[in-house]
Amino acid sequence: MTGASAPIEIAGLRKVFRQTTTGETIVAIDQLTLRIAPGELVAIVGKTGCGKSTLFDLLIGLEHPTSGSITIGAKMPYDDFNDFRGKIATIFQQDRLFPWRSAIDNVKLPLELIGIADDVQQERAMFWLNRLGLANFANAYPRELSGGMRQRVAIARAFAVQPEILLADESFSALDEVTANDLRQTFIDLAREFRSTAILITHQLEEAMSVGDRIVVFGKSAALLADIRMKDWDRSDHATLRSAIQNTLQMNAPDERLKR
Ligand SMILES: Nc1ncnc2c1ncn2[C@@H]1O[C@H](COP(=O)(O)OP(=O)(O)OP(=O)(O)O)[C@@H](O)[C@H]1O
Repeated sequence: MTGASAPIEIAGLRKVFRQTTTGETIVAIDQLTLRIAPGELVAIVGKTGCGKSTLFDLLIGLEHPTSGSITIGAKMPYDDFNDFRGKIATIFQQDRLFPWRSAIDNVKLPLELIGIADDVQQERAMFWLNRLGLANFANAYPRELSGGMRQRVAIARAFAVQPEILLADESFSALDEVTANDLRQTFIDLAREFRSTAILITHQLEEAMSVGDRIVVFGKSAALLADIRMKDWDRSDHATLRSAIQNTLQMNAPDERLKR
């Protein structure tokens, strides 16, 4: 696997929804401009309804922007959907495994869809189940696995397509704390090892701070309230950082202490 080669360029992105029942207009994302470098690990934090999931839907090409653009290597995920097959993988809060398929068959599914040869599918799926500590559970069905194990299968499935970009939407929040910490670390280690660009949506500040390179704080309509490089903050400053982000989220305005 070569890792991500192109940055994600988000320019003046705007997404407006019209509610079918009330006719009300909702600005989910308003003029977002953001660049994410190849191989960067970014956590997005923001209050509920600030547009995080809408951004993911645009990134995976499920939605079109109202205006503005997302460009990855000169292509746009919503216009060039087929070019992004196997290049962007998502891990959701729920594992979304197919109950009638065994663990290995769940991992193979996206490989089938992108036309990978059968023997390569088998080899790659086993490699990833092994990396996630599930080699002995390849033939188990989701109902036979714990929540943490099922989420491991989902992570194996995401990495197996060798994506350039990994999107994790609250992927660890349905798990107990010990399992969540363990899986989060596994995810981060693998994303670094395979040089994927990774974006994690999280409501939990501790999770955002443990992820790595960068924390992006969204206000209402994905307003960019703060863009924090973790390397600018010593461990001894983390309590201040935590409190400044909390304040930013609460006030829906950047905290002075974040300006560096
Ligand atoms: N398909 C849709 N139709 C109408 N409104 C929508 C649609 N999708 C999202 N919205 C609205 O856009 C806004 C942003 O929603 P979004 O799901 O992106 O927020 P979020 O930050 O992911 O929230 P949460 O943290 O609760 O998942 C919300 O007000 C939501 O109700």
